[in-house]
Amino acid sequence: MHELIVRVAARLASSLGLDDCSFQDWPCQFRINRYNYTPDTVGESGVQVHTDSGFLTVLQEDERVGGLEVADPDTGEFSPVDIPLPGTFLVNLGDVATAWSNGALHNVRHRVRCVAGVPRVSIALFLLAPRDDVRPRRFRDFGYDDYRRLRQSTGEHAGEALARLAA
Ligand SMILES: O=C(O)CCC(=O)C(=O)O
Ligand SMILES: [Fe+2]
Repeated sequence: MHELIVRVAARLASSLGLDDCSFQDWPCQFRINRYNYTPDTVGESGVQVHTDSGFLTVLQEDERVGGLEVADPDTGEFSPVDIPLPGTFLVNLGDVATAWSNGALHNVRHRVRCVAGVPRVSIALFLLAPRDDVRPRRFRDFGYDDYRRLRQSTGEHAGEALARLAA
């Protein structure tokens, strides 16, 4: 599972043109969710609306009973997620993915509702985030005029001036 989640994260980074990102050392958390549903709890909430806080979640959903719902980012409307095909996982992005990608990747609001009076189990592996810097900055903020002046004043016209703006 760990190998899977770091590979999916690396593919996501590649999709943004970032081929040298490794998520191998990022902390993970493993959790088994058990919902003790009964006929009396049908229609009730199992997990309230939330986004996952980390980068990425790989979920093994219960193959017998549904209940997971995801929100449309535009309308806020929730749609049920189909019961999974055997042997498949569900992947969703959390808040850290949004921050890490500067908004290019989107976190997903979701919730769980009791749709049948039978116990439900899901298994989640969360790829969280480094303790200190989620995405260490390589450069300070700068404006183009200042950067042009820096290139002129240093005579560095082949990209060397960028190093002077290292964070
Ligand atoms: O049980 C599920 O299907 C989802 C659980 C969930 O959203 C979570 O553990 O963050
Ligand atoms: Fe979640």
